Amino acid sequence: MPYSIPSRTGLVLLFPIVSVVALDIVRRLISSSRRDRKGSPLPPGPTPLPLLGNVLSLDVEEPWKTYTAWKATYGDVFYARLLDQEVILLNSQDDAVELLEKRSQIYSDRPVIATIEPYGFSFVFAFRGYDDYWRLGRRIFHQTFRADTVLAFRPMQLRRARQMVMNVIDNPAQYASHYSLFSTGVALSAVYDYEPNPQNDHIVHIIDSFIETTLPATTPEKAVLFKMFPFLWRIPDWIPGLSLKREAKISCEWAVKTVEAPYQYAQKRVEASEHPTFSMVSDHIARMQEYDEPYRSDYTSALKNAAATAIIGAAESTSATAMIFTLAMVQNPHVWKRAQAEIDAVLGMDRLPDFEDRPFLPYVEAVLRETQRWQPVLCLGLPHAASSSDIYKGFYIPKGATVVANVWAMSRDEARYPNAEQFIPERFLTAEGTLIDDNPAQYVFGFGRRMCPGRHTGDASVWSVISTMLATLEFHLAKDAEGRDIIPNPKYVNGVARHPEKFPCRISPRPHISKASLERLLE
Ligand code: HEM
Repeated sequence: MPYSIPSRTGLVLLFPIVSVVALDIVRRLISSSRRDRKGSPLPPGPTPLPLLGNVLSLDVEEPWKTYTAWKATYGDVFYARLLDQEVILLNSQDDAVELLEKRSQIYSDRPVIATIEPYGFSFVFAFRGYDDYWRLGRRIFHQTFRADTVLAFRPMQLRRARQMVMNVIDNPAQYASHYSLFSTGVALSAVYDYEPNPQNDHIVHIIDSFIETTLPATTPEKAVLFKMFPFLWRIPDWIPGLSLKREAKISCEWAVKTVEAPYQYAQKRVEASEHPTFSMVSDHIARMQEYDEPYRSDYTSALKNAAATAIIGAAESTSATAMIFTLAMVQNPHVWKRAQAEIDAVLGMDRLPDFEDRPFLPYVEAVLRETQRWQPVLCLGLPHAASSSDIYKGFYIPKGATVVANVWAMSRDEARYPNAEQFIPERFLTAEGTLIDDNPAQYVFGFGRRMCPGRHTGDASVWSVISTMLATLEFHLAKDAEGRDIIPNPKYVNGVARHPEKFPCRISPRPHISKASLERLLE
């Protein structure tokens, strides 16, 4: 998750109050050091500064890189302190499975993020503690998005992927917008049976506005600031740099619209049709008919929130992966050429990939795995929290510690992935070209009871996009005014999902593909 430092104005204003709060931190640290550790030491870790802990040593933009560098010194399981927050880093898949899955009764909580509630984010069950509210949201979610149910979405996902390719052929310069429309469109169809307009869609506008207003406000450093200095909420709005109440109010207004507007649309659509198209909302409106009030009202409220959570969870996840895939293809043309040879050999050139073809396209599968490994979209997953103290490998894990699976470190394990910085799909294949057991899906979707519940539909979206693009498009370097190649080296953006900024490239249809031939293939 992104970390950045608070503004200079904010720091100056905070200075007089820091000393008071510092005493509180000291008190908490002393009490934490006195806790019963059952004779076990904390895991090793970098030496913390008084009060600040290790916060100044972190790369604020890409903390996963600092944590991965620290792994070389402190090992797979280490301890860091960020101000008063104790953090346990799990840098190997085995340790993440041991704690987050095998001891999931202890490690399924989330740390308290002080900005979530004031900014209207509390409807998102992904940030809730391990409580009944989370359980109900997760159950509603699971009933629609479990492995067998999401098969119903596949035709829609393929149709949208093919439409996306047509949009790319029509207007390649806007490729990033076409990816976003695909990502949001699939989520809105699956959750609300809603078909967004390609431009100026009012529901998309509401969701984007909520994410844009809230995301910068819910960065971890702001959350830590508010957790430690709750009286910041009482500082008047007119003080420059601290217009928090106003910011939070606007965010809450967008949150209400995000929950209500698409739900009202879906509800009306269900009421107007005898056989509504399957979606998360239509499915649960049918299910709730068997319940009486007041349970039905509770169910409706939980459904609205779980539906909006699905939209936030799905936002950007596929479009970010498509951006990463495009960058990898532009930088490695031999990869898309080999994938196209496989697709042509298995399917011929007069049809597009379908899910039945998936087992017969191992190289395409290896490209998908390498895309997920090479640049994970959530480098630190989402943080878990320990709801009671524990002993692991002889080390003491304090109650309340934030427990983070460092996906970046797992993807950079040189013993498992030699030349890990390189994009090499072949690492997932045997010499005979069959897939090996190693699949990054085992760690990029998280662990245990909090593992991504949208992973089956997310995986199908990503496969639809990658296989359809490989079957129909070529990916070339852009040229500058003198005709020289432009080698892309984009910065990465940490939004809901991490992805490269839009970069110059030339995406064009393969010689046998045109908009007209695609339209024929879609008939
Ligand atoms: C395709 C790319 C995706 C990736 C890489 C991804 C990854 C993740 C990860 C790492 C977590 C945290 C897991 C943990 O705490 O251990 C998560 C949670 C979650 N994801 Fe995804 N996700 C993807 C797509 C989706 C989609 C399409 C949806 C919705 C349909 C979704 C909905 C959620 C929700 C609701 C949670 C919170 C679960 C909870 O707290 O119980 N995700 N995801």
